Formats: sequence, structure tokens, C-alpha cells
Amino acid sequence: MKVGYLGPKATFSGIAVNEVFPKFDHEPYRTIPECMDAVINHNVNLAVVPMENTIEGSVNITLDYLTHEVQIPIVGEIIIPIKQHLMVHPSNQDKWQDVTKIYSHSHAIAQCHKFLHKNFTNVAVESISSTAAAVEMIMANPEWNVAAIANDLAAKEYGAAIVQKDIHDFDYNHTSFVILSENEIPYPSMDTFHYKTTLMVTLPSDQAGALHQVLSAFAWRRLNLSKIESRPMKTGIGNYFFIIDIEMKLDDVLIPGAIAELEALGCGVKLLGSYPSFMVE
Ligand SMILES: O=C(O)C(=O)C[C@]1(C(=O)O)C=C[C@@H](O)C=C1
Repeated sequence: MKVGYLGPKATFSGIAVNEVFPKFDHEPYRTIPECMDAVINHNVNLAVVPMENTIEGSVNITLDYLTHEVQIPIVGEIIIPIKQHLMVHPSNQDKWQDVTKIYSHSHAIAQCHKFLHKNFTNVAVESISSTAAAVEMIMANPEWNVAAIANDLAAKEYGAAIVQKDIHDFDYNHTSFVILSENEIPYPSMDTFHYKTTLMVTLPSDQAGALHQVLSAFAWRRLNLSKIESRPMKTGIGNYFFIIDIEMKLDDVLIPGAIAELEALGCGVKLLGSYPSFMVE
């Protein structure tokens, strides 16, 4: 089995893959869409891509590519703790307070806004394809006094020196990654998991109270929702669809009943997946 993930080695995506699929082959890709394309093109059996972070919210490129460009079922979720550190090339260790630029993935930068604002007010911050790619970049250019924001595995992997630990703005920092595959995955037995079902719902246009009716279909069946997120349909101002997570495995009665009720209301409903969610501490 081969897993595609956002590379290079030692990204947070790579850590998530190692946690759940240590025995599979791991194939790094430069972008999140490339990971998903690799599943469609059968270059990998599954892809693990970031979906949501507790500080910064949804990873829009994942949600948008999954809903607009490719159709791959969500077959699992991995939630891992995220710790961001500031690191430099070891030869710049004594002058890290004077760095001229800081590189990282846009979501990692967003998780450290307060830290950067307070400590590096006039320093340029540049987003790059992943946290590990940022570490590769600073290690390849020791003559530049620049820093990267990444995890401690990346510091070890590429030989960077951590100069400030735990620079994320809120202690509780976790990212959830979705596992995408066209096949069933042989999961290792893991202790803590529960099931989720994810739906994509489009509302009938210009119908008063439509969202209220959608929520009622779940409420009276006592289906617990853990997420309702709106994303643009990309067809016009005010045109949105909803991603809804139900805290339950797809059953024969309640969820199909809710879907049928939504369709009767004139909604479009697409099942994106019903899957186990693994929490790594
Ligand atoms: O750059 C990485 O290390 C990634 O795996 C990407 C990513 C993301 O897109 O959110 C994953 C987890 C962290 O929230 C920060 C960055």
C-alpha cells in the first residue's frame, strides 16, 4: 500500500501518516491537489491531507479541491497535536533575533501570528509549500540569515537549530487530516476512535428558512452535528454550499432518512464519506 502526503519528509502531514500507516510506503508530493491527483491516477492507494486546524480553521484548498475538482471518498480522519517551533541554520544560531525573513506553510504562519507580530514586527514572512520545505530552504542557504517555522522532527531530519519552542499562539493546537481513497483501508487496531459521516449540502435557491429546515432534519432525529461550514459555490456572490459532519457512522435508518428529507426539501446532498476518526495524543 502506498500513501501520498504533502512533503518533503517530516511535514505535519508526514507525521500523521507515520502515526497511522507506519508500515505503508510513503510518497511525498509538493502540493495538496497533487496528493489527491495521485489517488485519481492510481499512483498511490490513499492520500492523507490536512482538513482543519483548531487555531486557523479549514484548509480551504483541501475542501475546495475535494468538492469542485476530484471525487474521492473520505475513508478516515487523523487528528494530531501541532507544535510549531522557530528554527535557523546552525551557523545563524547566535543571530536569530536579526533574521531578515521567516518561511513556512501559510497555515503554520497563521497559527503563530501573535508571536510574529510581537517579536518580528518588521520582518518579512513568506509562505512556501510546506513547513518541511521551509526547513529545506533555510538549510540550503546558510549565507542568508532566515528562519523557518516547523516541527521538531523536521529540525532533526534536516539538521536545523530550534531557537524558540512552542511559538503557536494557543496551547491547544491540533490539525485533522482526512484519509482519501477509492478502496477500503486495512486500519491498524488503534485505541481511540469514533465514527463520523460528512455530507455536502446545497440549498434550494432563494427559499426562506431553508437552512433552518436542513438543521431540523438532523435535530429531530437527534443526529449530533460537529461541524457546519459554508464554502462558496464559485458561481456568484452569496452562492454557498455546506459541509456537515455528523458524529455517527452511516446507518440504515437515521442518516438515510435525513438525506431523503433534505432531498425532498429541494437540497442537493452528496455523501463525502463515513469513516473512523483517530485521535493521536
Ligand atoms: O506544512 C506541513 O507540515 C503540513 O503538513 C501542512 C499543514 C496544513 O496545511 O495545515 C498541516 C498541519 C499544520 O496545521 C500546518 C501545516
